[in-house]
Amino acid sequence: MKLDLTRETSNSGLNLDALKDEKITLEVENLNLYYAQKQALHDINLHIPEKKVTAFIGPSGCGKSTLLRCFNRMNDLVDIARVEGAIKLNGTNIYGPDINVADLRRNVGMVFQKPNPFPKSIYENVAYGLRLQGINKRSVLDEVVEWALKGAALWDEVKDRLDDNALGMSGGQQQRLVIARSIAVQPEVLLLDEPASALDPISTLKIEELIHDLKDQYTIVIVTHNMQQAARVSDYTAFMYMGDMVEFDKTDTIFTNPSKKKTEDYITGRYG
Ligand SMILES: Nc1ncnc2c1ncn2[C@@H]1O[C@H](COP(=O)(O)OP(=O)(O)OP(=O)(O)O)[C@@H](O)[C@H]1O
Repeated sequence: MKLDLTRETSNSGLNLDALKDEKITLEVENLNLYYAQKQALHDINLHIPEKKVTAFIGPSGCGKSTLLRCFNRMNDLVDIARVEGAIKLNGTNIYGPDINVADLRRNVGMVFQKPNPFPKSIYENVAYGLRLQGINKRSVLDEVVEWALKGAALWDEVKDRLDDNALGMSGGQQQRLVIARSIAVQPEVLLLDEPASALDPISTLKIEELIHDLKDQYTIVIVTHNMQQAARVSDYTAFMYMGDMVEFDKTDTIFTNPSKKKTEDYITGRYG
């Protein structure tokens, strides 16, 4: 059995047919990313549909997290990272000159592998983004905190201890708290970078159920190492390999009838 190790063409990720019934929220156009001299993303073209879950899968180091971080310009924080090309959010290039990156990051929230609550109360973690916007009225904060915690499927577990320090929560609760903190400022897009990989199986299941519920309101992009998880939670899947976008399609198609040999090799476990 010979593995296909050739490079992809630049528009492998564009599968307009698969997306013909969807509204598109994010459009990646000819995106290249370099860490110093090393190119980590090669001419990526990809559309992300609105209010659906899109999963990025592929072997370690193929560029999944790097691409995810481009959607809210987290790579700006890496001195040696340089981006070429465009990413349009509702038609506006987020790498354009007039973009306010703080506003972008409020609108495109991000949750990381390791839960990162602030060393503050549960309430203040969720209220944090609102306070940053100058919203301090208690009745407004109370309402949003309750709404966001309910949205993150955490309210019933914490409603009687909102003043407790968030660091005393379990890992799974902390991750749902971080999701509540993200949705409290009402983003359009949620980026999830392996959100369950540090969690036990029950907490993982809760996060997966939560992702399913959240997609009614948010466009979700998730990076996962776990192919079963991608198959369970996502509507669309993008397979990456060595910085290339190899194939994008409906998740069912990627896992049952991929069109590229490289994708098939990966999902059948021939490399990874
Ligand atoms: N801050 C950085 N500085 C330099 N190189 C980096 C940096 N972050 C990532 N890279 C490199 O870019 C490539 C893609 O990494 P990335 O973390 O995006 O891959 P990944 O598919 O998310 O991997 P994993 O599944 O292991 O998290 C790798 O070769 C990695 O070493």
